[in-house]
Amino acid sequence: MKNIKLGLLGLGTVGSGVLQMVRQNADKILDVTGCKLTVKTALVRNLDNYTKYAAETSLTTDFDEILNDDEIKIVVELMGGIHPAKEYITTLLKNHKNVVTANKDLIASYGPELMAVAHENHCDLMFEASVAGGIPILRTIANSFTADKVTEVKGIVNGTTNYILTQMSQQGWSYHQALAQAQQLGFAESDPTNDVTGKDAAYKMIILSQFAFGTQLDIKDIAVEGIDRLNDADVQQAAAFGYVIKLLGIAKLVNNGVFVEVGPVLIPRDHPLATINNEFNAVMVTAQAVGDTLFYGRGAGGLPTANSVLSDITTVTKNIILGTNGNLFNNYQQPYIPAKLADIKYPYYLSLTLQDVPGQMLKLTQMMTDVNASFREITQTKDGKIAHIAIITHRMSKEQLQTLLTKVANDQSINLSAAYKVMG
Ligand SMILES: NC(=O)C1=CN([C@@H]2O[C@H](COP(=O)(O)OP(=O)(O)OC[C@H]3O[C@@H](n4cnc5c(N)ncnc54)[C@H](OP(=O)(O)O)[C@@H]3O)[C@@H](O)[C@H]2O)C=CC1
Ligand SMILES: N[C@@H](CC=O)C(=O)O
Ligand code: NA
Repeated sequence: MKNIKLGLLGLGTVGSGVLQMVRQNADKILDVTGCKLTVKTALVRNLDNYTKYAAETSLTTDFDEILNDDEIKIVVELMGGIHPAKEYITTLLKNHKNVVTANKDLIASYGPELMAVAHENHCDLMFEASVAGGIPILRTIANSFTADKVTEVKGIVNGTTNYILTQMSQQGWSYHQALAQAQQLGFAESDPTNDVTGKDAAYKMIILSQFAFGTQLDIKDIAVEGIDRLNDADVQQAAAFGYVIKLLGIAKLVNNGVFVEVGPVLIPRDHPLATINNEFNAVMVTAQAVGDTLFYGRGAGGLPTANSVLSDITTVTKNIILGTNGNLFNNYQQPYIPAKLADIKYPYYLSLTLQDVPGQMLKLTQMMTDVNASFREITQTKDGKIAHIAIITHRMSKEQLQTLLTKVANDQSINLSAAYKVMG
């Protein structure tokens, strides 16, 4: 039996989950890997908050204690954020320590650079937990779709926002009440801005695109909208049309160009993605040979995420035994060619307010006609002198949509409050 010692950077929601799983499942891990795993040292900032763990692991505020400990072979980064996580991971890899992380901000922004450092130093760098928490999606795409051509990956990849949307629509909670509870339950990032603005989901879609299409996108390449400006009235109106609004990430090959976007999307009530609630995530991978596949599970929370971290730790452990560390987690690489706006086509939900004077609908119809777009459904409600119009269009390209939205923006008497893609 071999003993492998781990170092943890961070002992919060996920870090404490990892500590618990390593301890509780030690026998099974030993059976499967032939190794006894122990968390030797954990790095935190404020020791006073972690005294309850001091009996089972040594606590430190000094990174060098982990870096310079020759017994520690695998370091798990669960602090979050870019700095100092990037510097720590780079230094660890250069000192021949294998690294596991759940840090999507870092991997989405610097993944290829860090993977190159890992490879040069014959170390593993794995990050299954960075996307969709407990769903084993990255290793699945890398291993089980190796030969198939993935054409689309879409899904609900942020637990916090899905939890908020569920509580607001099913329990009648306010946005702020639901967000506070998501923070309390450990689903949200320490600063939840990236969750609610869609940036966290965008980072995950960048990583999914790396695995699905081999491309490296920058966050600036992606249109990102969150749920922080979502109106209750649009949620109700979507429901009246037969749809549920979810924060959806879409990464799609369109005429061999790559299109990635994050935003609220209207999903038909009977579509599997419409039934994903609370902190659960679901990722639908579509590939040429296999067609649609759907992966479902908890996208946030300490223990579910810890399971993904442990799947990396045990994989690294097996590589240590075999002496095979240093292979890339994902070795599919392709140049990024953006899809053409004229090729990206969806139906859209448009929510508008019009001054209720004669000729307004005619004007709107003319704007639609000018861009060669047409109505699939339309409703009007009145609020004094203001008319609220909700439209579902037939499929139109992003190019048509942008021209239409510019026309609307240039007209003082028509205001657009939402433009969301419609699935199906
Ligand atoms: N929570 C979740 O459901 C999921 C989280 N993730 C990712 O996992 C990572 C960890 O998240 P989570 O556990 O929720 O975060 P927490 O905020 O709960 O925990 C962060 C931990 O890291 C420590 N830490 C932070 N910065 C430093 C630093 N500079 N030096 C030393 N220690 C530091 C904190 O110590 P102290 O308290 O002393 O400051 C704390 O122990 C993040 O990258 C997150 O995005 C991924 C999937 C799901
Ligand atoms: N804050 C994230 C945590 C998992 O990645 C989320 O809510 O999905
Ligand atoms: Na995962």
